[in-house]
Amino acid sequence: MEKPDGSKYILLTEGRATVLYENENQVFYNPVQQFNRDLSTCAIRAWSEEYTEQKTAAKRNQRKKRKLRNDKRKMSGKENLKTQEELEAGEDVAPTDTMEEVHVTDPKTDEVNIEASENAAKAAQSERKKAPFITILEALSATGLRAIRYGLEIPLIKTVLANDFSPAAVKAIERNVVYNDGAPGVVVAFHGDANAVMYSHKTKPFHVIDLDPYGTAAPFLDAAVQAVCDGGLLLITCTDLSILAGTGYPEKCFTNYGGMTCRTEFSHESALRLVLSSIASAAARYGKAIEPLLSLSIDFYVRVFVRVRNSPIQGKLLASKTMLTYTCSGCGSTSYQPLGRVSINEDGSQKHSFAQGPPVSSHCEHCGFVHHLGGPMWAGPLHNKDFIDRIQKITETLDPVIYKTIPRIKGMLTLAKEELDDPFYFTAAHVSSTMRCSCPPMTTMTSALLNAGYKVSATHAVPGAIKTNANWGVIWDILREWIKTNPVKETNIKEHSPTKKLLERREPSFAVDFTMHPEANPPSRRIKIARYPLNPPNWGPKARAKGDKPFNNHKITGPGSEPVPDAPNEWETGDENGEVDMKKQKTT
Ligand SMILES: C[S@@+](CC[C@H](N)C(=O)[O-])C[C@H]1O[C@@H](n2cnc3c(N)ncnc32)[C@H](O)[C@@H]1O
Ligand SMILES: [Zn+2]
Repeated sequence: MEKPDGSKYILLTEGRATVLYENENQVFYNPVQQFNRDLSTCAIRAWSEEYTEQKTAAKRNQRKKRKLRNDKRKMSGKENLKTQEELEAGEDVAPTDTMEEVHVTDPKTDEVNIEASENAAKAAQSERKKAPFITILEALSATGLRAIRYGLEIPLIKTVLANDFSPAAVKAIERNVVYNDGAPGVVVAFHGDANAVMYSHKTKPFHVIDLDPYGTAAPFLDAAVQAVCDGGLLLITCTDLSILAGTGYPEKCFTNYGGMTCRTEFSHESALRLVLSSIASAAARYGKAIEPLLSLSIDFYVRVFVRVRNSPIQGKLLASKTMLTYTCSGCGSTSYQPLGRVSINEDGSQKHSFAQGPPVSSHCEHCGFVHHLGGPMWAGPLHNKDFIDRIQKITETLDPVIYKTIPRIKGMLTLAKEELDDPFYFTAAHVSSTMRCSCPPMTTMTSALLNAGYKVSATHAVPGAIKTNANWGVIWDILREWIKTNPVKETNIKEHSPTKKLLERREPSFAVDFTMHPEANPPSRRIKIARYPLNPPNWGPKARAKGDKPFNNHKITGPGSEPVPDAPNEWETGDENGEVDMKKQKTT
């Protein structure tokens, strides 16, 4: 296909979509993000399966309750009166268990024909099953590639609104929708500010909202939590890892996410927890609660998949699911404490109270150095293992020629599913360098922890790291036992150093046993999967497209095309907002 000036577009095929690409100065496209788009497609499919099942179960329950009420009313002679709840009940997902309600009667005898009823019910059922209902907003769409892929690859999609504030992007989306047969009618290009679009949908929320901005998603969270339906899915990318996981901008991290970054080796997990906490507090303000379904640190960004429910009661658990972290500036030992406490009363209700703390004194009990405060951040689980199972099943059905990143998806999901819910991780390399001793093999560390009755797992975020529910005292005890047979050169230890102090307490508080434990190797290490694949060529974030000028002179007509006069500052993001300091990124 030719451009208006006669030159040719570049054809880019990804998944089931092919887009016409002008050049990178006009509209943003980063091929490295195919992993993100492939995974997101699978995640929306998994969410949609679960959502449909839950809605169907809820409707079945509703019907049962209604039947019970009707029976009672019949007995009391008030059968024609409807309750307010019944009047307000709205249809969303077509119920899939309508068999018992479909009756075909013989007009002569007025008798119910069982066989015909069942056939009609089955037909209605499969017809209804097929009825598309999912509405998706891709709020920051660029070429529309992601939105078109959603439209073409995910069953039961009713609409995908592909929005961008750049006129060049909207033109590209419109062109690409037409180019991809099947996308028109489902994928709709829209010219608007992401927040304006979301706020205008508060009363007609989307099932799914995807935020894939340059840098931080923070400016869009308030609108997103309000514009997603009860039980809906948010897919959120943040690429500002220099802020979330680096040590250079703690104050910026606080302004963006309401929490301080951690100066530690587990900063990629704390980045995830900071983003989740920010979404959770935005949601809680509106009586909503989040459930992280999958939270991943990938290449140069984080991506979280979060279910949002309208539930003021669950929302109130936020304080007890939010924590502060105390990380020792000398040895890296970390403790954390939730901000709130919750207990369950006998009648099942929640009792909220003040947490007690701090869990540490002003100086580290292991090395005597001061603590750095991190957070507040999300303290709950990062993933829902059933959700990961669903995605894994879906990946088994996909064509690897079309979904090129399946091996990587499988590897990362296997690791994520294995992860302990306990926060954070450490590496044997880091703790042994603090002790100035040789590095014990990972399985020696994990065996010692398992033999002492603690749990261990790997993490998807960093190769070679260990998650455990053991506290840092246990970890240092294991190291102290290790150096009995792998001695430290005392002359290497500086006076007043953390190491000096760590070595002072020579005898471990428990009998450390390094015997190889059968589970010392995590299951994912025992099977053939791509656990931590090397970074792809051209790895990294891409510069923003030069055509991304909101509402420049180009005129686009239609709803939402009006310029929004007071553009928020985030449109002119400074360097620290969007650019990633590559030196500080993990290179694994
Ligand atoms: C990183 S790109 C999106 C890439 C796309 N999601 C993909 O998968 O290829 C970010 C896009 O957001 C658009 N954008 C930035 N701020 C916006 C805003 N406030 N409202 C709407 N679009 C915005 C930019 O024009 C740009 O096209
Ligand atoms: Zn310390």
